[in-house]
This record gives sequence, structure tokens and C-alpha cells, in this order.
Amino acid sequence: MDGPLTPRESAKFIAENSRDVFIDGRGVRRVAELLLAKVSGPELHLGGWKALHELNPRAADEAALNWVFVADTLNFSFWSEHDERKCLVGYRGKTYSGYWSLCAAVNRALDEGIPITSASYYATVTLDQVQHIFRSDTDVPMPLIEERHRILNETGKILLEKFEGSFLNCVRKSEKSAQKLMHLVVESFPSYRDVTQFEGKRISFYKRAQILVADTWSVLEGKGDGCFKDISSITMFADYRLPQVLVHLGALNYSKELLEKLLKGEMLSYGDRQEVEIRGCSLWCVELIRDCLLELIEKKGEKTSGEINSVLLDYYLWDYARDHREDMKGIPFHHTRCIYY
Ligand SMILES: Nc1nc2c(c(CN[C@H]3C=C[C@H](O)[C@@H]3O)cn2[C@@H]2O[C@H](COP(=O)(O)O)[C@@H](O)[C@H]2O)c(=O)[nH]1
Repeated sequence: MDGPLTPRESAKFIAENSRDVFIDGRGVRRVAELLLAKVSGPELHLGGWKALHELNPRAADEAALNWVFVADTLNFSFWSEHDERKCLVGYRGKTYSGYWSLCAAVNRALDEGIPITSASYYATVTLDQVQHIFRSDTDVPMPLIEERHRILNETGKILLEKFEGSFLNCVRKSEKSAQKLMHLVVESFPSYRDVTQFEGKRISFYKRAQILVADTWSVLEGKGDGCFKDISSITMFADYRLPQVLVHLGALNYSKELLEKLLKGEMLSYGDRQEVEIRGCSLWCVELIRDCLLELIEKKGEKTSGEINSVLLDYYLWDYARDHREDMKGIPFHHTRCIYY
């Protein structure tokens, strides 16, 4: 049986058949113009991954890669039912929420001498130990903690069996191809298989596999084993924050019926038609924004600080969403509880 459509093909197909989510061409252009002003700055540059984020590793070595692998293996579902009651992790004098609470907990564990980024440790780590490592400063635990425990054991065992316990060996097997690495990760590690159905077709988003490739490229600073010649083939990562910021910026719209559902905080299940439309149209929207931005750069002869691709646009828009949380309060994000994003 042939595989699912690629994320890019899936997104195009979904956008062409979507009933409740719509891309706004004028909004796409407005976002591209917003980004045009940033193309020569640090935010739309590979170096921003380290320069702008104090919890990310500084190094570009095997240990840093294994840090990225654990972080992206657990990089899912941080949202809480009530925003005022959520998991928080204090680390080195700062308090972190959401994805950053995961990174803070990993760094806190390493500081405490717990080798949480070593496969030989997390392949057999117990649920009690995982609950301690990812403990919250509030009475709200990190969501899906049992799933995180199961996935750590499963992933650690496979990394030991197939890649001598180091993600560097997985990267080296992909021979500097982003696509080969993405597919090797999806084939080897079940929790990365972000695949579902839409209108009778098998589609893929591979959100965590794609962000793992992107973070590998970033942590290795695009050099050596991380010099992916095809990094531009990686699309944005279909999570629950990007749709929210794209609606906020006017590039994406929801039908009245869907917006009402989201405003009520109704759950959508992984693979539901509307959930797939939100993820697919967001992905396609970012592809259109990237095309428009590259046209504007060409037309205006703008100097860029390196190649502009969907990975960098995604990172920028995700950071923008974190920095504009207050302004975006009125825009709902979809509530899906799953291990894929
Ligand atoms: N599209 C996209 N989704 C991303 C990321 C990240 C963090 N990655 C990079 C960002 C900085 C570092 O440089 C990391 O490399 C997390 N997420 C997703 O967001 C959700 C968590 O959101 P909140 O609850 O607000 O923390 C959850 O689904 C999580 O999977 C990204 O970059 N793009």
C-alpha cells in the first residue's frame, strides 16, 4: 500500500476541499509584508533558535542533539482547559508554561543529575520518576503524563536497539537529507506517526517529525551532519498555536459554526474533519505566505540574512504567538488532546 500524501500535498488537498476553514488572500499578503520587514533580522535566521531562546542548548554536539530528540519526542499537548490554571515550571529564577515548561523541566532534571536525555535512562524510567521530573509548581500537572512516560520507554528502547542509543546515529543515517531523516524517524518511532484520513485519502502532517528535523538543523547550526540540502522541503508544523496566530493576523478564517464551537472550548478529536481542516489550511496558509514573501523579496531586492523557508516562518509566527498572548486572548485555539502536537 503506498504511503499517505506528503504534508504539503495533504495541506493543498485539504485547503481545496475545506468547508469550515478558509485562507484569506489579502491576509496572506499582509503577513508576508509584516515578515518582509524582518528578513534581514535575527528572528528570521537560523541563529535565532539559540540566540532568542535561553532554554535551548548552546552546543552543537551529540548531547545537544539528544536533548532535542527528547524535547521533540515529548513536544505535544501543553494546553490547559482553563488558562489561569496550568502547569508551570520555575527554572533559574524564571517561570515557564506550555512547551517551555517541558524544556525547563528537562534542564532542571539535568541540573539535578538525572540523565533524562540518555536513552539508557529513559528506556526504563518509571512513571513515578517521570512525574517527579516533569512536576509542576502548581497543582496542575503536565497533561498526558502517563502517555509521556509510555512514549519515553518505547522511544528509548528503540533508540537503543536501532541507533546504539544516540539520535546522532539516526541523523547520520539520513545522509544530510531532511526528507530521509523525517521518514526514518516516522518509520522507527511509532509516536511520530501523525497520519490520518480526509475525504477518503490518507494524509500526513508529521508535525513532531518535521519539527525534530528543523530543531536538528537549528541545534547543529545548519553545519556538518545538520547541513540539510533539502531543509526547504520541510513545511510549518501543524500545532494548535499557529492556527490561532494566523486567524489573529487575518490570514485564516473559520465558519460561524466552527468559531462558535471553538469559543465554547468544545473538544475536537484527532482526525475529526474540522480538526484536519484547521491543521491543513494553516499549513497551506504558511506555504502561501512563504511564496508571497519570496516574491516580495525578489521584487524589492531585499537583503536576507540567509535562506527564507517555512521552518523559519513557523518559528517566527510561533514566537509571535507567545509574545502576543494578551492581544490574541479573544481568538480561540482548537482543543485536541493527543500525542502528535
Ligand atoms: N508550529 C510550531 N509549534 C510548536 C513550536 C514549538 C517550540 N519549538 C521551537 C520554538 C522555539 C524553539 O526554538 C523550539 O525549537 C512548540 N510547538 C507546539 O506548540 C504547542 C505549544 O504551544 P504553547 O502551549 O503556547 O507552549 C504544542 O502543540 C507544541 O507542540 C514551533 O516552533 N512551531
